[in-house]
Amino acid sequence: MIIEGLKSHGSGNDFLIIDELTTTLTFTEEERENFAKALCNREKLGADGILFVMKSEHADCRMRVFNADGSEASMCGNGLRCVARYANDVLGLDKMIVETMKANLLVEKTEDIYEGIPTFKVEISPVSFNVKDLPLVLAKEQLQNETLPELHDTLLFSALAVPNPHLITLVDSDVLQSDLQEELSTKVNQPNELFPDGVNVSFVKELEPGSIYVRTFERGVGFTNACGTAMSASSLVTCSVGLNALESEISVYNNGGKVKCVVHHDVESQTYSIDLIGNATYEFKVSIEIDLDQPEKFEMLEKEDFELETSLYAKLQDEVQSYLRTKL
Ligand SMILES: N[C@@H](CCC[C@H](N)C(=O)O)C(=O)O
Repeated sequence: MIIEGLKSHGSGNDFLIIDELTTTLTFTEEERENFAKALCNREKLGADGILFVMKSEHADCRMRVFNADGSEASMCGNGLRCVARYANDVLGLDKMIVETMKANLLVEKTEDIYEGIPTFKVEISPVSFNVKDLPLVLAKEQLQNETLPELHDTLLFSALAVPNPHLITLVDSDVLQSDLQEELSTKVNQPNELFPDGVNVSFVKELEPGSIYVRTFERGVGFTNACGTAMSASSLVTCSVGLNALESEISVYNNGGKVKCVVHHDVESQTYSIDLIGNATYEFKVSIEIDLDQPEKFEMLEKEDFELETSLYAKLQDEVQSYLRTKL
């Protein structure tokens, strides 16, 4: 069969969008998993994940996200911005509700984060600090800015689901430059007793008031340029420890660019939600000939690059990386 894919990225966290919204395409669960494994392989096409954009009975459209290893994730913040842009293009709506595995989320087109860069604001919610929601197997209800001696003696960790699972720690430059993140992340993303479903692990460093840097080892992928849900969860953690303020913009730098996050707290319901604001950039359109029984043998037939927006994004990335060189 031939499928049309749209390669896109949010902060360099890249995805292949497959449209089941305006086409008659549909896949079995096994096909989705196998497509993700085959198409994300960086030796051929390459991506951190696949985003299936689908019809929804409850919302304007639905997003399903599959990691590069074929596992399905409940949420993807950078991916949701890409889906928001795509759905905005095909449905013509600036504001939409997108159904995801655990929540229907508000997405909207917003002011460009940088000249000429299509920018979307997406809702990251629900948020839970209950360890059962990650799951994290621990003999207490929450882990907030505390040690996790089974993992490390001195680092202070926070565990939260947004709703995909995150483990976050604030570190200094020395720790950031060491191999510790890779070592710990590998441990909690192979069969282990703490995180039976694995977890996204972020090391966070304060850059200056209102600005942080986040690097994430993603479950099902490995280190990525950025992880939207991780940057949102990290912003919330920095508010909880008093580094940043609720209801105000936090600049979140990453290896693939920069986003803005605003953490909201509803006092009455005692719930949090986060706005994640950043680019949704198209890289190229591609026609793929793929055999459902042997997806790894797929062929790319035609490819059309989005040169202008890729070059505009490169300018943002240059500025971000030169700023980071002075701060990390
Ligand atoms: N990159 C995504 C998160 C993708 C899912 C994650 N790897 C998981 O398994 O939870 C983001 O931008 O949030």
